[in-house]
This record gives sequence, structure tokens and C-alpha cells, in this order.
Amino acid sequence: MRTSIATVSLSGSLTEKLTAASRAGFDGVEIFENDLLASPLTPEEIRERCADLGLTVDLYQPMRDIEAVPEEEFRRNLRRARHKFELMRRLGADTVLVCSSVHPLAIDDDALAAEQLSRLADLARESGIRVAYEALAWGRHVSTYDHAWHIVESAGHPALGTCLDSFHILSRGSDPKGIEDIPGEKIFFLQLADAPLLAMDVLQWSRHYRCFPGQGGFDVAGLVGHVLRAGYDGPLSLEVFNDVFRQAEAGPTAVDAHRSLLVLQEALGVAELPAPVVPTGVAFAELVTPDAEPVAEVLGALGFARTARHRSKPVDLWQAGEARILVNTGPAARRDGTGLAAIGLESPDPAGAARRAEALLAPVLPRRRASEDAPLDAVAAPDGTELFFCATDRPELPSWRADFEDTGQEPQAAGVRRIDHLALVQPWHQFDEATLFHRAVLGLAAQESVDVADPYGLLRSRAVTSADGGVRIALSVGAAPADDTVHAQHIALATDDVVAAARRLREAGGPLLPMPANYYDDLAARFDFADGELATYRELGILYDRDAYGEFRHCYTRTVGRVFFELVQRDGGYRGYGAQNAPVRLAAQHAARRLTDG
Ligand SMILES: O=C(O)c1ccc(O)c(O)c1
Ligand SMILES: [Mg+2]
Repeated sequence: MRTSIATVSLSGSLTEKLTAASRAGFDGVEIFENDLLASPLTPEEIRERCADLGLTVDLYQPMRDIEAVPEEEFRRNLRRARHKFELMRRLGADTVLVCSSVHPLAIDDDALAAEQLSRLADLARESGIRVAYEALAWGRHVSTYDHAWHIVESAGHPALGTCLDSFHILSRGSDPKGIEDIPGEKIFFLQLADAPLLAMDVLQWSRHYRCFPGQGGFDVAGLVGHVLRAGYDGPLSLEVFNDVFRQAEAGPTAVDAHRSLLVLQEALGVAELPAPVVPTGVAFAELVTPDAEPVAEVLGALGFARTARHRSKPVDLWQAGEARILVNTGPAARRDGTGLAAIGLESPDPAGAARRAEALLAPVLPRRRASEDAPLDAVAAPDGTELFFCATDRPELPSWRADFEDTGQEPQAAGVRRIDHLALVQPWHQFDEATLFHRAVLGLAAQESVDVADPYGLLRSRAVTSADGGVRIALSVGAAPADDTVHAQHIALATDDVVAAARRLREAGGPLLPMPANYYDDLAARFDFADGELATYRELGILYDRDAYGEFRHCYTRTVGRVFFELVQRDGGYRGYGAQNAPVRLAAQHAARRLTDG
């Protein structure tokens, strides 16, 4: 289907918005009046720019407070409309959106509304324009889609139809099934937006919190299904008012937006994408660092051994159990400092996984490899983390492991079994995009979003996981630009005995993060522990949590550059990530940083 986006959904000047929409693959735009008013381009120049960019102008909007008003007021409205229709002719737009009146003079009289909309449509038709009437959820007398449709139906005018907007329909809890009773050719336009499920004033909700389909809590795909069954064949158009997108760069937002429509069309069966290939495990995590020494110290204390070295690049493989960490001291590292740069995902079909990622607009990465290296398919996640699709132990496929030569060192028996999860702090404006990306591109399931108090802010955190927990990625975000040392990425390592692992870490001189005594007093109040158990946790800085399925014990290292490590012990099928303990951990990290910084 054709795709379109309202200019209000993107940041910047009208030219920047149009360029971003075109680059991301949209076919058309809805031009918002304010964007046009503020543009130095004439309507003809805008029309030309759109044509050059391969965009059609699918809608001009909005016209407000038109209908069901006293005659004198309505005549002024027609005069206004005449000007706008002339403007639309110059712009090359043939459909105008009229949203239901919020005017204090508006009269609760459907017959009058129908009559005046009919007269407006008469005038529009003279200019070859169609009028699409939309119910705003907070309209004064018309606030539901079926009410707007009844007015359009009774007007019976060929140049008057309705515009459906998923936000207005779903925010009011209207049953979208009734859409199928509207003849498809009378649905002149379809606007799509999702939103998180919030209990708040609907106008504020709409103007600040709309997001792209799949990023909120509405069944947007279900609604579109009804619209398609009604026979609608116009574009799918995104109309998203969102405080974050208004500030974020238009280019990436437009890509995120277009990806959401690809996923939506796949769900509806009207577009085919390469099938998702769900990763089965974490092949490796790759750290880049200008100075391998501090990283090597922590990894050594955690029981990792440097088991192999890349044949042609300055990359070491450190291993403990099935946990593999690459330490890269190459050129990228010298630029960025110590951080988590890449994740290797074990994939049943690496090439297929990369094809899906590419179809969903993920940047495909050039293979940074020497000619003798194994080919590795890789794409970039929205935050820039490189994702490699790997086939580690399958003789029929090339393996990244073959590029490494064994050093002869064996991992110590320190009890680290595997990578339990990776925690990735997202740039403040990319959280919803990151969640949709990991769900749609990688086929991971998004868990509930949780709020975590930080002494200096509030974090939102949401895990995306594979069904068996083989891949767990915890995404989080703060409202403000992140403090790199505290809101750092981290690698959580699974162990069967966190007490033993923490002891060994400390004995090896590893930098365990100390926790405040008050936390342990609270644990004593909340849970019954065996004799001495709590004292051990207190001594080692181990945190404790419990859910309906099992128990969780975990502790942290101090931060090295922009990365730290966690040791975790899951028992009895515990599903979470210790979010309950995160505020204490964050406070401890802030305190540790103050000590280091002086
Ligand atoms: O918030 C508004 O005013 C507004 C304007 C035009 C629309 O299409 C809409 O859905 C909302
Ligand atoms: Mg709308």
C-alpha cells in the first residue's frame, strides 16, 4: 500500500521534513498548515520539491471550527475556505482535512452540520478538492467516528467523505468494527497513530504522547484490518504528535516511522517481508577499548581467560563457560573509549536474519574484515550497537571463531556459565524506536516497561527476550542525556553460585560495587533468610529479589569506561532483572563515581 506521513510528525523545517520522509521511503505527505506558513518556499516551490523527492501531497490540514455554527460565522468560514482551496490548487493537494469543531459557538445540530459541510463541499468541488471530515476525540459535539460518518452520510455529497484517525477512535474506546459499515469510497483518508495506555486528558494525550504503530498499547493493525475490509484503498498515513519526535533528528525518526508501517502491513498480510529469524543465544559481546589492561583485569578477576586472538586484528577472545567477550583495541576503540560496541547473536540463519533486518531499514554494515576472514552479516541497531548474525558451531556455515587462533589458555573454573543478558542504555530519543526495532527485526518479545528511580532522574526499562531466554536484552532510557559512567552499558553473566563467584572476584582484586547497609536492613524486614545468608550478601554487595517464579541474586563490578559487569544467579525460573534493586544500584554507582572523581 502507499505510505504517507504528516509533516507534524517530524522535526525541522518543511524542507528537512520532506527530505527525511522521502529518504525513508514514504510515497506521500500530509502538509500541516503551520509547516507551510513558516516555510520560505512558495506553494508552487513546495509542490515542485515534493515532486522532485517522489512525494505526493496527499492531504492539506487542518481546517478547524467550520461546521454547525450560526450562518454569519459560517459565511466567514467559507471565505476562509476559498483562500485555502486556492492555496491547495497551487500546492497540488486535492484533499483537505476538516476536524470536528471545538468552537464555543458550535451548535449541537447534526442537520446543520451536514448542511454546512455540504456547502463547503460544493465550494471544494469547484476546485477539484475533496473534504475529509474527522471527529476529534475532544470535539465539542462530534467526538466519535460513527457520529462524524452519520453526518457525512446524511449530507450525501460526492465531495464529502470521512477521515478516520486511529488515535481518536481507540483513545475513546470506540469499537472499530463499525468501520466496516462505512462504504470504502467514503473513507477519504486514514491517519494512524499508536499511544501508550495512559489515564489522562485525551487532548493532552493526543498532542504529546502519540507514537508510531507498534510502539504503544493500541491495536492499530486490528483497526486497519476493519478499514481495509470496508474497501479503503488510500494511503496509510502516520500522524504523530510527540514531544520527543519533535526534538529528535528527522532522518532517523522517519526511518523508525516507515519501519512501523512495514511491520503493520506484514501483520495485515498486505506486505511480505523476509521471515523473522529469532536468535537463539549470544555468541559474543564485543568491547572496544583504547587500553586493554583495565578490562583484562576485570575479566581475569571474573574468571575469564584470554583463550584466542584474532589472526589479523588487535582483538582478543576472552572466555568463561559459554560466555565470550571480544576485546578490541583497534582504531574504533581509540576514538570512543571503553564501551560495548557489538553483539554477536547466534542465528539459525544468519543470511536470512540480515535480509529481514535490511528489509526493515536497518543499516547493513560493511564487513570490516580481512579477505581470509569468515563473512559475517551485520547490521546497526538504532543506538549504533553493531549486531552480528553468527553461526558458531555449524560446520556447514562459516564461523567467526575460525578467524581466531587459540592461545592455549583455559578458562578458570570460576563458575560463569554464559551471558545472561545485555543491558543497553538508549539515547533519550530512541527508546520506542529501539523496542520496535528489536521486536520487529530480531523477532524478540517485549516485556512490560518498568520505571526505575535514579537519584538524579528516572529511567524507563524494558526487556526484549527470546522465548527460552537464550537472548535477553534490557533496554533502558533516561529523560535527559545520559551520564556515561553510571548509565553505562552492562554485561550480566550467569552463574550457579553468585556467592562463590563474588568471593573469587574479590579475592582476585576485582572491583565489587559496595551496597549501602540500609538496603540489607530492608531485606531483613522483607524476607526470611537462613542463618548468616544476609550477612554474606551484605559483605559482598549481593542484592536479592524474588518473583512468582523464583529467586534472583546479583552483584556488580565498578564501571570501566562506559561498561560494567553483573554476576547473576537465577533460581526456579525467575523472569526479571532485579528492577526492584536498580535504584539502590544506581545510587551506589553515583556514590562510587564521586569517590573516584574526588
Ligand atoms: O490535535 C489536533 O488539533 C489535531 C489536528 C488534526 C488532526 O488530524 C488531529 O488528529 C488532531
Ligand atoms: Mg488526525
